[in-house]
Amino acid sequence: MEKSILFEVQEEVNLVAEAIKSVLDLEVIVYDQNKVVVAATGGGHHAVVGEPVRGHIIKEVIKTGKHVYNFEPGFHDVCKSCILHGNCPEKADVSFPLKHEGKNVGVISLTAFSEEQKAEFKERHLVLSNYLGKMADLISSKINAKTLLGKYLHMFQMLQVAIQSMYEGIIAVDQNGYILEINRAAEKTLKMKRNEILTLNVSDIIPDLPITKVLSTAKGYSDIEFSLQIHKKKIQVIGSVIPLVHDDRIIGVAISFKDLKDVQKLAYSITSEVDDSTFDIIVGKSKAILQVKDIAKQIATSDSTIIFLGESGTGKELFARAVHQESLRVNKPFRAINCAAIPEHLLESELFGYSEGAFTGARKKGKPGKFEMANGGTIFLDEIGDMPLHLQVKILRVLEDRRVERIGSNSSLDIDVRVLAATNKNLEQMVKDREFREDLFYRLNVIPLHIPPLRERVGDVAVLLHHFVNHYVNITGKQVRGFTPEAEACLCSYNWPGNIRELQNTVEYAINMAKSFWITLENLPTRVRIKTNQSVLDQALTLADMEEKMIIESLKKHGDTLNGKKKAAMDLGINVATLYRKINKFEINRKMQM
Ligand SMILES: Nc1ncnc2c1ncn2[C@@H]1O[C@H](COP(=O)(O)OP(=O)(O)OP(=O)(O)O)[C@@H](O)[C@H]1O
Repeated sequence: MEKSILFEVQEEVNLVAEAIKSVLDLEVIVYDQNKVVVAATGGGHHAVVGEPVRGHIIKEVIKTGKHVYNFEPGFHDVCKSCILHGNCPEKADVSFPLKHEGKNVGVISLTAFSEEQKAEFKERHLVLSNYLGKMADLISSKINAKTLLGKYLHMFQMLQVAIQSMYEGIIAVDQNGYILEINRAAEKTLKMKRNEILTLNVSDIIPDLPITKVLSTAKGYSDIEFSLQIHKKKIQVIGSVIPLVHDDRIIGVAISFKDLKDVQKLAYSITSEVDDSTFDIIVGKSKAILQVKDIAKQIATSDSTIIFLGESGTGKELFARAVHQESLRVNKPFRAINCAAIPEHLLESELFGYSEGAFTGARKKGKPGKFEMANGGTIFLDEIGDMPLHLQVKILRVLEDRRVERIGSNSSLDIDVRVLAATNKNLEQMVKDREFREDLFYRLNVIPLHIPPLRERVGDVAVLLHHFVNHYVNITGKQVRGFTPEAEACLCSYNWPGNIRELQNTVEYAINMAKSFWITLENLPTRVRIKTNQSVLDQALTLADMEEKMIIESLKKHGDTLNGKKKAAMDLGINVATLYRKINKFEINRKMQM
């Protein structure tokens, strides 16, 4: 049986019934859609609350939604099937439907049980039924109000649960800045009890932001960095301040925020590619490389600083990433910065970040530096030998104090980072020449790890060649199976000054050039072929002579046009800008015209 909504407003229905009874000497009975009595003024004499009645008339009113006058109860058409037909105790009645949301949900009736009541009923029936109709409307509106209130309450509870369950901290403030509501996430970030927070004005905890201005202008802020100040402790957050406007009036402000550290973690997890640089991907079977791998694995789990030494392209960054992957910081950020690749005037802000408005042209909201972004994880300072002296002092301070200060900020942030560094320069010599600070050198040189050049890794060239052939075949989809014996012999006798990077680029080039299943000598870059074939001759040449010779050979092969230069640059494994620099340096244009 469908639950009757009338029982939910039974108290109000009773009051209405009693009010009618107090002015009319007639019984008032209210039924629900199941003909169960909801309220009755006769004290249970004629109808019992909670009990159903036979009620043929009631059934008719619910069915049709129309009121019924009945001056001859028991003789009405609809009473024919009633067992009290012709013998009804009621003398007269009028019944009105009770409506809710377009449905008939019950009936209210006025009933005469004596002849005197019937006489009065007959005499005043129009006034009475008009009155009863209004009372029916009143009950219907009570039902509506009750259900509306129920819906609002439900919605309010839902919103409360939603706000409380959100991961973002939420603070709602009234038009005077007093905190009206906060959610659990806000409590957690503020590390304060709810009751304590609810006594505060928002300016007590967010002194940096002009909330009063938001309240007067209705202009908020979105995704800005600000701090929450609790018991003199500052918590950096990123959030928004949203004016709450209702009926063109500002009624308060909602502030949402997230701990800056959590936002950084999230940004890291979204922006960083899945790094699979474990020791397993460092290819090589030579004793030289296996030994370094063993040592690196052994020291990976400690928090000590490691400096990777070795020529360019030997895999120093690959080692640094593998150390991070094998360390206890594996689930924390790994941030690399190439100190030689970033212009000197930008290096400082890249390393340490800057605060809002630190300098013109800077991002309005400020920016964290690599140290801050690597917090909890590892920072890799690549090409540390190229770090300008004035920044070496700053780096040393960060490493010693374990605190970082953004440019333009007067507060600093605690950081916990493991430092890995790399260089292809002779730092000891640089210290002697006063080009590198001695104190920073000792700070970094805790565990020096020398990565051998490829020419010292006996047997690794062939292994690496096949590794990279598979790699590029997978990427390009080209049907290449390997090298002809001549091509492989040429590659194995080459001395790889650019180490694995050069070898990798060479294989990529050769795969692109290959016209059959096998890479031939002709598919190899000129520099590899020349250097190998003329190795005896080359030994007498200086490195600069070699470079010049290779560039001229390559330009002759590809032509001295713009397109030819592009091809030559690719062939030589350098970019076009470097090629132009070298053409000028060696005065190649002049020499080629001679
Ligand atoms: N043993 C190896 N196995 C597979 N790939 C390698 C190996 N060593 C290096 N590589 C690849 O060679 C390229 C150069 O390596 P990496 O950048 O680590 O060298 P590096 O010594 O840091 O160079 P630089 O000093 O110029 O920064 C990368 O693409 C790297 O993946």
